[in-house]
Amino acid sequence: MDVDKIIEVRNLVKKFGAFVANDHLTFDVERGEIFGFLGANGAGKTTAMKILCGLSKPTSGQVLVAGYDVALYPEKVKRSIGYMSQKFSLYEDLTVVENLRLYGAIYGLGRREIAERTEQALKRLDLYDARHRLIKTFSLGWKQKLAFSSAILHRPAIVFLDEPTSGVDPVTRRQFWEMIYETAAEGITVFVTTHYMDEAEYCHRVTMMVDGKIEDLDQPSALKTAYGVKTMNDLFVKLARK
Ligand SMILES: Nc1ncnc2c1ncn2[C@@H]1O[C@H](COP(=O)(O)OP(=O)(O)OP(=O)(O)O)[C@@H](O)[C@H]1O
Repeated sequence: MDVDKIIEVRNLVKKFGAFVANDHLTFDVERGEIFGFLGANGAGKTTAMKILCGLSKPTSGQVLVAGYDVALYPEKVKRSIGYMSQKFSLYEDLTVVENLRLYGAIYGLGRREIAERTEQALKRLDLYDARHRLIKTFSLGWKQKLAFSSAILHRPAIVFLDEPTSGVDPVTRRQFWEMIYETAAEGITVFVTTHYMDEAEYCHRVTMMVDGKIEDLDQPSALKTAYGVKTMNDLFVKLARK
């Protein structure tokens, strides 16, 4: 394995019966990179992300995540990553501090580490005074920031974010992206899907998936130049809707 590559995907194919959801995907992600996984609804992003997280097996091809083959060592993969999606995040009937502690325990941290990192996360989010409030009393934006903090509490090699800012207001989205940058600066690789094309501009590199295939992969500025468009939104329309 190349030490600079934290994810290596070679000819990944995932079929559901005769339907090909991922059609020979090949790409790498560098350590510490913010990698955007873009594409229209149904392009195959979640399918691929589940395979990368060790939650689903590829039909064929090879996928190495943090040095482990996902088909052979899914448990080792799961211990190397954090995962957050809009659909599953926090326990509504637990408090902020209870949620953070629970995540720490699930991820196998010791008692002292859980206490230290919970405190750090609360201070970083400026939520210390609200630490005993139930999750269900918070806005979606706060929940998502807290879910992200929970997903990186164990300092994984990679964090997978599946549409983390969906339905969140622009100010909170900006704060969320500040958290993403801080996380990447700490050496944690960020693999993110989004339907917001302004967010695609913040990624170091993006892939554009169309009908199960990678249509293109590069830095946002390079893609815009190559396709002669001004914004990632224009690029999306050009590639995903052709
Ligand atoms: N378990 C399954 N069985 C059959 N088909 C599936 C299954 N999971 C996904 N698919 C199909 O695979 C295709 C890709 O779905 P996927 O959820 O990966 O897309 P996506 O790019 O994540 O879309 P979205 O942006 O809407 O989340 C879709 O046509 C979907 O219906």
